[in-house]
Amino acid sequence: MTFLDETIALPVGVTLDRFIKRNQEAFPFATGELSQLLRDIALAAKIVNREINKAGLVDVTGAIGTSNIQGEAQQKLDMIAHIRFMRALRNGGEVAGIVSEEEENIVLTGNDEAKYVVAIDPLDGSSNIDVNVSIGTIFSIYRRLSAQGTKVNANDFLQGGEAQVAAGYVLYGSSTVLVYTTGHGVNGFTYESSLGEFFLSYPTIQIPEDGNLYSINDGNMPDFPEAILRYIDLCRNRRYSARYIGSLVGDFHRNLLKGGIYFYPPTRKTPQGKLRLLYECYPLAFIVEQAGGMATDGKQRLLEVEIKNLHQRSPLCIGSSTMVKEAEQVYVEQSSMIQ
Ligand SMILES: O=P(O)(O)OC[C@H]1O[C@](O)(COP(=O)(O)O)[C@@H](O)[C@@H]1O
Ligand SMILES: [Mg+2]
Ligand SMILES: [Mg+2]
Repeated sequence: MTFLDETIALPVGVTLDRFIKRNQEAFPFATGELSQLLRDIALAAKIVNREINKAGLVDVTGAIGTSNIQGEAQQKLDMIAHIRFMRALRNGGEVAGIVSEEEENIVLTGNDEAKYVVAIDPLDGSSNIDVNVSIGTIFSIYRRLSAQGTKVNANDFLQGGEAQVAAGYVLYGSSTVLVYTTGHGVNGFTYESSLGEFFLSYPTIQIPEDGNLYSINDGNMPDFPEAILRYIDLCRNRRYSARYIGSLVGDFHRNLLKGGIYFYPPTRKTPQGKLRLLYECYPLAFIVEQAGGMATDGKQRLLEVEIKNLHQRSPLCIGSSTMVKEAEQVYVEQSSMIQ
């Protein structure tokens, strides 16, 4: 029986802990650090989930008056999530350094002997925090390049999308779900808060090859490249359904389960695209490819887009392979018409 057959055979309801342990046993050279790191992320997600469930009450609502490196107003929950993940990853001992959307520079954890570094969007979909719409956390894990025992540096994070050893997200929605890959398929776990456990609920996720859902912020239409406008027309003519909640994790998760395509193209306000390569685009591209889908920046495979700085932005087109291929085709045709 292959590892995949065994995974499929696993009864739904296996705890995340047991799944991680089983995963580790499947790889004789695994030494347990990555497993512990995934557990630390799950622990922080449980704590953040508790805070999010209080959204609407005074102490977790609204902005704190500061802005992050991207010039975005930092919401209280952005910072609560940031602090909770920093603390869990520091105390867990498996992470030497962290890049977070909410910090300009690398956060050194003091675990200089640790093997891994993490890039994280602690709270994704910040504009939806105070209006009770699904929000999320996105993370990406790399094995460091610098020698253990030394301080990590930017090169440890600028290895490129294909160097990720694991990536995932947490969706805080009608239920709280943790979805991740370590390069051996994608699995999803639902949080059972009364037991304090994540249970396997989506084993070996495969995104449908095609779909009829498209996700894009219509309001930016006047800025979009001609090719995008043509592809959206095509979706409309086919009577596809537009679905856009304005939380990348929420829009991505829906399309991952149902089939669909999500775009965040360049706009006048964000000519490089709005989303961040290191802790938004790369991790979701790794997941979608592991689930049989595709991701591009409109020109090339997203995981091959070169990264030069920690908070670099990129256009993103991600989802079902048939739809992404078609969007790319429209793009190529459009570019050849311009030449
Ligand atoms: O409001 P817009 O321009 O459509 O942008 C929405 C996008 O921006 C984001 O909120 C950016 O992420 P953050 O909330 O982590 O900054 C995505 O979740 C979402 O898809
Ligand atoms: Mg985000
Ligand atoms: Mg964010």
